[in-house]
Amino acid sequence: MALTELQERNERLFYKLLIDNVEELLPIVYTPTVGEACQKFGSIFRRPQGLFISLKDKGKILDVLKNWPERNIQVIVVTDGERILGLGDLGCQGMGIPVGKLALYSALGGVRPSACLPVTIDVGTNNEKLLNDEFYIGLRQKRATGQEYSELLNEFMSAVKQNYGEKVLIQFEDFANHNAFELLAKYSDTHLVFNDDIQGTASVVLAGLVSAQKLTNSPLAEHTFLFLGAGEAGTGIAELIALYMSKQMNASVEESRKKIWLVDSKGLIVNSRKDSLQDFKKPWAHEHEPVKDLLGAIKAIKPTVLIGSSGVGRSFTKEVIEAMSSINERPLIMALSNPTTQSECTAEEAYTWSKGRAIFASGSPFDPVEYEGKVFVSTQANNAYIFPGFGLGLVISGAIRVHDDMLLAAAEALAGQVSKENYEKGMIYPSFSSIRKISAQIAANVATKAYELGLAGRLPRPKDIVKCAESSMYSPTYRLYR
Ligand SMILES: O=C([O-])CC(=O)C(=O)O
Ligand SMILES: [Mg+2]
Repeated sequence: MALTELQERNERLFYKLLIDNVEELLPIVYTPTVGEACQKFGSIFRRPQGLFISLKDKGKILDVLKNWPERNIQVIVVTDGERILGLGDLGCQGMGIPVGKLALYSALGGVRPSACLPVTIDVGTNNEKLLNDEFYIGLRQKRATGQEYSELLNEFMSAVKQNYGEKVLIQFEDFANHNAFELLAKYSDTHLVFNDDIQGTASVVLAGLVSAQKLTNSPLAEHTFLFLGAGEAGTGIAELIALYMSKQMNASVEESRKKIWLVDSKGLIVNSRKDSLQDFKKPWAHEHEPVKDLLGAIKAIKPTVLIGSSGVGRSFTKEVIEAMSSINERPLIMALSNPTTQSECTAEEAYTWSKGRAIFASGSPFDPVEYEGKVFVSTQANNAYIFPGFGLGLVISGAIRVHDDMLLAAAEALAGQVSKENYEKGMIYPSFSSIRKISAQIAANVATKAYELGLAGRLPRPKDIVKCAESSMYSPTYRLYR
């Protein structure tokens, strides 16, 4: 709340503080505290920091957009609040997420604050507690679905393009699975759209896996992957790993998928379940007898990498970590769900139960852990490493579409920033303290890819793209007038 007040009062000072103390303040502006802020948003609400667009604005969305005081918008982060982190449906109290993500766009990625627009689409909420909460600030009705929902979203998407042109980036954030996949598929041919939960998370996890090869001493293609959770993050990551492996091995994506297994709430995803699976899960149904839980799946599949993308806190039990450790010398374990309460396990659990052998990363931050006299520093496998630099790369190249190869390019840039000192501490990501340098590298890789693919609208191509990225980054300094 104090930081929000500062952001309103003296934006430049807010960003200066955030940039200079990024490791300390990230857990407040971002996960886990932003999750708590969303839960209590109605009670702590002072001013709308973004634009609320509700069902009542139908037919007038363009006018609503024109009410926003800034004209030159480059990045929009939009949510409908249905799946805020791993906390579920928080209705329009999800606004904390677009606000927080865009603060990172400016602080970590250097996109000008005035060019960032947080949007929350209010179509109601199915959260009974909020509907009965006198401080709830949104529409008091059940969520609109089907045609009513898609018409509102369609009007929004058209109005954005009409008002800001083709080069505005629209980042979808924390939509529920069905809408997230549908919106991305529907608008990726006509708009510059990016789903952070599917694509940003995929890119950051791939970067960690590429970088972890230095610790596991085995190439990615030799690994077997098991996911707990087959939603946006799980299937998004799985698909990008398969794409990466197929390029590395000169194999088909279908062939690469066979090394990747997913467990959802009904157990291992196998062929015999195919008819009842949602479309986005179908590519992951492989031939295997049914297995009903995670522990059974670990014993059957013998994965080298275990990834938690379930939103279910503490689902990596002692038995799960021990099973991974009995199969692998260095089990690679990622507990991605946010905020900390939803993390599949804590860093302490991962290191203690694996007797110090796990390579661990998590979506939300954990303090270093001491185990048998040794200090283990885990890192955050969070899309915050990727989306600010990714967005900057799109902005500086004037890209008009997002392409999967840009996600690979971003992952490679991030993996390339992990230092020897990081590895020595057991880290598979660089530390956030150098994030602006990292973002510039990611931006440069993404922009280069945009030019290569003919998707860049800003011509001619700059000679030195890293320099171009660095020099276009917003810095919170005061102007000298004399
Ligand atoms: O916000 C974060 O920390 C990462 C993310 O996108 C999510 O958990 O939905
Ligand atoms: Mg998210």
